[in-house]
Amino acid sequence: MGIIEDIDCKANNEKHGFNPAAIIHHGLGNLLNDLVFGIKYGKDNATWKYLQHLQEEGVKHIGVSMAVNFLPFLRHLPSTRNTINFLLKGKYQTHAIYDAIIAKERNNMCKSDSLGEDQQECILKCFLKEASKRQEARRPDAAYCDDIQLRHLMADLFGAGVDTTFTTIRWALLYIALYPAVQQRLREELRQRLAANESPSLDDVDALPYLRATIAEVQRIRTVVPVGIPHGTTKEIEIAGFKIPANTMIMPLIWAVHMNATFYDAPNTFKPERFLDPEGQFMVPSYFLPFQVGKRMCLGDELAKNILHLYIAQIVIHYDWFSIAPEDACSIDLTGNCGITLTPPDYRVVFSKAVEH
Ligand code: HEM
Repeated sequence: MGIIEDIDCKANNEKHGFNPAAIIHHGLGNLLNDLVFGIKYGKDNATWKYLQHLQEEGVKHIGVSMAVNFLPFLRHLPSTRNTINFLLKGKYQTHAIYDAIIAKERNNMCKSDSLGEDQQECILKCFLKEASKRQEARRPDAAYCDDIQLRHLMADLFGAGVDTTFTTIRWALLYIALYPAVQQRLREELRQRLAANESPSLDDVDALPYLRATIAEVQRIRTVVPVGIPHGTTKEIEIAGFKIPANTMIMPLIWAVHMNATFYDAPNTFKPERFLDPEGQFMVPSYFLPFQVGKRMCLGDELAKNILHLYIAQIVIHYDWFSIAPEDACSIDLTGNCGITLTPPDYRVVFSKAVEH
């Protein structure tokens, strides 16, 4: 069942609103599961429930690494030690689950020619195929394709791919629900292009500048990786007259750029129009950096944008209206909680359809 069917089903039973986070997490998680491992889990699958739980807890606690990076002695404090042990235990358990998935895939490869060229392949299959090609040719770079690399690659792609997109979609629904004029304009743009029960495709996105502008504005005003991912200098460099020695840790404060009034007027105001040019076309300024910049910038940026556009478009076009449940709306705090990602508070949404589409 897709996310719209799941939301519809819950909306019929809970007319006063519900938190759509679990439905979105399951949908997005399975999209990445399919891409990375070639697996789709059922909602009640115990392994899947456990992996989701680990991810939810992991992102809350991983912020500890920020403090320990700067003050390494903190790792000896009992509370920090406990958090690090929790994270390490989660890593070993995740790797044990991955090892079982890898073994099953290897077994399939031995039994059949399951890697035929015409088949749609997940990253796990591509990796195993490449590893065996390199081993057979006795290439020295076969060493880069061992199971240690594979486990970390899968964990990186799944971890970096799900949490960021999941958090951005939750912020987007919250802002769109709280700004009725934005929601109405989005729906009008979508319904001019598509029928109410039609699912948007990637071919539609170029023709939906206000959708793209709204998502960009959500990514700016609530940057989900606000302090970026730390980098290091390999040699001395100079930036704007400041000398930075070799081996210095650099924290790229994306938040500081996105909330800078020199670049964005009234930065605390939610204003999708700032990403539209005078002709109403979507435009991206060079100081918009949700995926960071340079050769180590997010490698999933295109996938992420596609997911965000399609998920949000699908929800907006399908409902005639959605708003935050009144009991939550009066107390909602948009500050967010900062772990490695900046997450929104929990909130319930009332989804409404004037007529059955
Ligand atoms: C809204 C969604 C996303 C945001 C805001 C985001 C943001 C970022 C940021 C800020 C970085 C750090 C880049 C750097 O160190 O210079 C990063 C790295 C990365 N992201 Fe994303 N990301 C998103 C979605 C995804 C998705 C969908 C995937 C893949 C499935 C992904 C995979 C990665 C990987 C593998 C890296 C490490 C790249 C490297 O170190 O070379 N991300 N992302």
